[in-house]
Amino acid sequence: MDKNKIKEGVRLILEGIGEDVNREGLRETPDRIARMYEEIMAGMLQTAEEPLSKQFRAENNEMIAEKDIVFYSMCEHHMLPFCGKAHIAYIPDGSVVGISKIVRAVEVYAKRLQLQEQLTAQIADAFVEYLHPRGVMVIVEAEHLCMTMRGVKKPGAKTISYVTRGVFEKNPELQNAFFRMVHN
Ligand SMILES: Nc1nc2c(ncn2[C@@H]2O[C@H](COP(=O)(O)OP(=O)(O)OP(=O)(O)O)[C@@H](O)[C@H]2O)c(=O)[nH]1
Ligand SMILES: [Zn+2]
Repeated sequence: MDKNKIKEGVRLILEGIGEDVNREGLRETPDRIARMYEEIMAGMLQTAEEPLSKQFRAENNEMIAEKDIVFYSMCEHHMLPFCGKAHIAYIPDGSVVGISKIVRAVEVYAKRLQLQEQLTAQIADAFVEYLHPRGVMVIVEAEHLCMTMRGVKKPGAKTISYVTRGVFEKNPELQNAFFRMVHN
């Protein structure tokens, strides 16, 4: 990541909004924001291959779900946060991953400039690519600051997206079983 470019950009924005970039409270802001972007955009340089490749054998091939995984991401239109919860279910095909690795996979794709739909699909596709389960389903529920603090200003409005792959596709019974697990 080019921190100098980020710093320069932040300085320009501050000047653009009419701020004095040299006043005490702002003097370190460009550097601070550059460091912050390194953290909140860390997923740009990663894929979920590393967390999802650490697998172990499992005899039980029933659905396993991890729900209420809190995430923070940034919308690519306004560069404002959207945050909420991701829920992931998969049906293994002999191999499972440690449950913390599911959370790490979400983090990789959340820490980028994103669209909620794309985030949802990228998580599901990473499971398909690196774990090869019989099926996977991802639900994401989020509140977008670009919808709440500006624009249409509708605090509390939630955007819900989901993606199905493998045996979850066109299988309402399986999908509903996961919806019930999530909303109980
Ligand atoms: N589908 C989808 N839309 C998003 C997401 N994040 C933000 N948006 C929307 O992206 C759209 C961008 O629309 P524009 O008309 O280009 O931008 P704008 O003038 O700031 O739009 P308003 O928010 O309506 O004021 C808006 O409708 C946002 O609500 C997302 O994750 N998925
Ligand atoms: Zn937005």
